[in-house]
Amino acid sequence: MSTTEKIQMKLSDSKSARWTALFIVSVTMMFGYFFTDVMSPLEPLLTAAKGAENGLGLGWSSDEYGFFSGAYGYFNVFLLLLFFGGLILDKFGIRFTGVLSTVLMFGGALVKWYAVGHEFGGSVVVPFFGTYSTQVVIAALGFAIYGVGCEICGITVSKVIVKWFTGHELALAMGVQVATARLGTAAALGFSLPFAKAMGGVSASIALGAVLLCAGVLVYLVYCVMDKKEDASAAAVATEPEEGFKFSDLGGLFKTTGFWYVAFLCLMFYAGVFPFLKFATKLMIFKYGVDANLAGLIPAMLPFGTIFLTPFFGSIYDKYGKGATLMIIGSCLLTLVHGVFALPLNSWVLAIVMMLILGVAFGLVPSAMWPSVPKIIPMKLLGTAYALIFYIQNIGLALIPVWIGKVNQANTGADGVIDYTETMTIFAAFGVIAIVISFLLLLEDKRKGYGLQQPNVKK
Ligand SMILES: NCCCC[C@H](NC(=O)[C@@H](N)CCCCN)C(=O)O
Repeated sequence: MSTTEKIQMKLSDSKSARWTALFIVSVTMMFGYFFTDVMSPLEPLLTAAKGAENGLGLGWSSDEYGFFSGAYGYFNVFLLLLFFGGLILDKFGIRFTGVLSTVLMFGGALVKWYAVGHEFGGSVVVPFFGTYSTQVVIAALGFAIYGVGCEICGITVSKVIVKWFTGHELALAMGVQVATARLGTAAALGFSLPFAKAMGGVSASIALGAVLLCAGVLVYLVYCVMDKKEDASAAAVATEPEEGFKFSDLGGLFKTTGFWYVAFLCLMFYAGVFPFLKFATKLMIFKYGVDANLAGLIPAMLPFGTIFLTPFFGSIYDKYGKGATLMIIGSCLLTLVHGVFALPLNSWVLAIVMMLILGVAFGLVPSAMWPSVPKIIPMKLLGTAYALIFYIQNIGLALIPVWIGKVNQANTGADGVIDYTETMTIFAAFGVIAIVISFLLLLEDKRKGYGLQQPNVKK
């Protein structure tokens, strides 16, 4: 390589630099994912009678647990904060938005930690939702603030990856980021319950998550240094100034049918995964008779599988294309798994097999869907596009746990045991709709030539 060529390289053209940048932002996101699911395996403790379970029970109802779990998306959806987050990202950039979002995550975590560790007494009427104990409502408030930070951080990290990896291994990079994040989810699902029990309280697991989020803020500040250098090197190379974001461009985004298909596929597919995980530990105990101390390990297999599969499917997409086909297969597997969970078959071996298949589905769709967005939407609108997709997805993340919590409550027998048939049929229905949408996306790709079936790596 000549000296001139070296001088004209962007920092992101260096393989080691772009993978270092990816590693840094992925760690921040991983800490976030740990915190998102830190409460999921604690459902049996949260919903045990106050003082039961060696004094660890908090006495929440299934309805309260559902309300709390959905809080992740309340501010994102009802206050439109995620949508504004996308505009902030496109207007003020990756460094400002990333720092803002990580600080919000940490702040929200502290509120939730405070709520769960204290007795408040009394209850609060939440319009349109119901009446919940003050502790649940404050914990939900913290989780809602955290959710705003985590989602804005998610779109920021997506934009970071597109910035560094366009023209390189984009889908693989996105797959690696998602896989790293899944490590956080798996750690939360696997260790949160034993950790809380060992430390003598639910709030111990939340405190651990909050400490990790604090580290996440610091790690992101390190990325900001790299981002500045990348911008400086890009400015030295660029011949024409990059086109900036204009509000008038939003019309074009709204009129893009492929974009809406991706957004609704995202809503339906993720509705069948993340809200399911919130209830899966208790499902394993009640439906499949798994010991309460081990029950969290079965849902934890789901993210573990995706740790390897998401980058694997991502690199297949990079090399061979077939993004829309990968999404169709993933949606079919999601439907199959929830359909089987709805059947009156109670073998824990079957539950493990289904969880592993769900892991394949959870590797397939994200590895193909997220890198497809930059093929449909230009870079200058990418922050807003990801934000809108996340926004629509968050409607599901916010409301489905509330719905499922109420369904579980209604299907709880006098002995406290839940019949999960209705719950799992609802999750299977999300899968069916996801299949239909992914076929529509394939047809739209044929019509518009987005290139979803084409490889990402330029030869
Ligand atoms: N490049 C986009 C990666 C998105 C990964 C995706 N995350 C989400 O969809 C988030 N909006 C929701 C995350 C909720 C749990 N923290 C994923 O597959 O995780």
